[in-house]
Amino acid sequence: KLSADYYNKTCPKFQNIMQTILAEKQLSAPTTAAATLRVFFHDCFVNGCDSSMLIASNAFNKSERDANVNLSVAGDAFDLITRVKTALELECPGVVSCSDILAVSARDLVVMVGGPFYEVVLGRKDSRESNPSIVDKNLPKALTPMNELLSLFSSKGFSAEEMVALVGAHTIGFSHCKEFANRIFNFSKTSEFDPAYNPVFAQGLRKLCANYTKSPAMSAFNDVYTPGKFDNMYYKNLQKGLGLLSSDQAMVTDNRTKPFVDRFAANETAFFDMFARSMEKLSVYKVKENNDGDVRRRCDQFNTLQV
Ligand code: HEM
Ligand SMILES: [Ca+2]
Ligand SMILES: [Ca+2]
Repeated sequence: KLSADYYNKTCPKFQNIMQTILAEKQLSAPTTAAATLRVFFHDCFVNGCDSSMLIASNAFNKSERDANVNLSVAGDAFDLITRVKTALELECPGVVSCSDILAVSARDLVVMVGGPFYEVVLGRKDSRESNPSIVDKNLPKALTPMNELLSLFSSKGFSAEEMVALVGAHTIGFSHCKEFANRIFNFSKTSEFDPAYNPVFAQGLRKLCANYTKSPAMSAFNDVYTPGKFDNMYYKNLQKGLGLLSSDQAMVTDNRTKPFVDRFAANETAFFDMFARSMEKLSVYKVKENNDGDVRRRCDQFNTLQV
């Protein structure tokens, strides 16, 4: 059974060690919080929060990390997990699962950049598989229509309100130009850019991304005003045509999601409450317990090589 005090006896310094390494990493690489939050989401939505997303491909098998949507995930998240895991293996070998490390990292980093605290119960086990072919159908993309976004989240037990709260994670981090290029270049016969954008913002993005095919690393902040702070600015931006992705802007155009955008924009406490509750729920989505999985010795490899 999962519980808050799962490691109290077997690894009493668990929380302290994690805190120290998380703070060090986030201070030296401020993109870590966003990268880790995204990895956590991409892990949980594909077969539950079981670190299937942390496995590296090898000569025999391709893993989830190398599925198309995951190629853009920032390396800082994996580096962070490796550092934490290494420290914990020295302190209490073979005890703390990668899935618990990832869940606690995502929570602590959200708090570190200004977001709400929520309880993360412990005792998740790590998967014995990581299958790139099931990634696509389980994760949303910038161009996924609202009907499909709603049914994807609902198929995993998340309401429209919970979806709108979770996507508030886009209050931090960035997106590569290719994710919104369709909205700023040759959008339609009558307009160069998507008229849903604030025109000054759209022109700025056109300049920023002018060379994106040659420089595919070019990116824009998801939240143009407070990209490093976890706050409700993301929703205020949506109301002003400053939502970066199509899927972001759709949250405020679609009548099924707009009321929640408006509420979270007006009331940060309401956003924080719903985000915390939804993250707590996401953190236990389809988790493996007991013999359903392992405690991996390395987070990027299965304990037994699969050939
Ligand atoms: C409506 C569903 C969603 C869609 C369509 C979506 C799509 C995307 C896309 C296309 C990017 C840019 C990736 C890149 O260019 O590197 C992104 C970034 C990000 N997403 Fe989402 N996302 C969704 C929901 C979520 C949720 C539920 C979370 C977390 C709870 C999340 C967390 C993030 C974070 C933190 C980033 C920034 C990553 C970084 O800076 O390294 N997203 N998302
Ligand atoms: Ca998973
Ligand atoms: Ca923000």
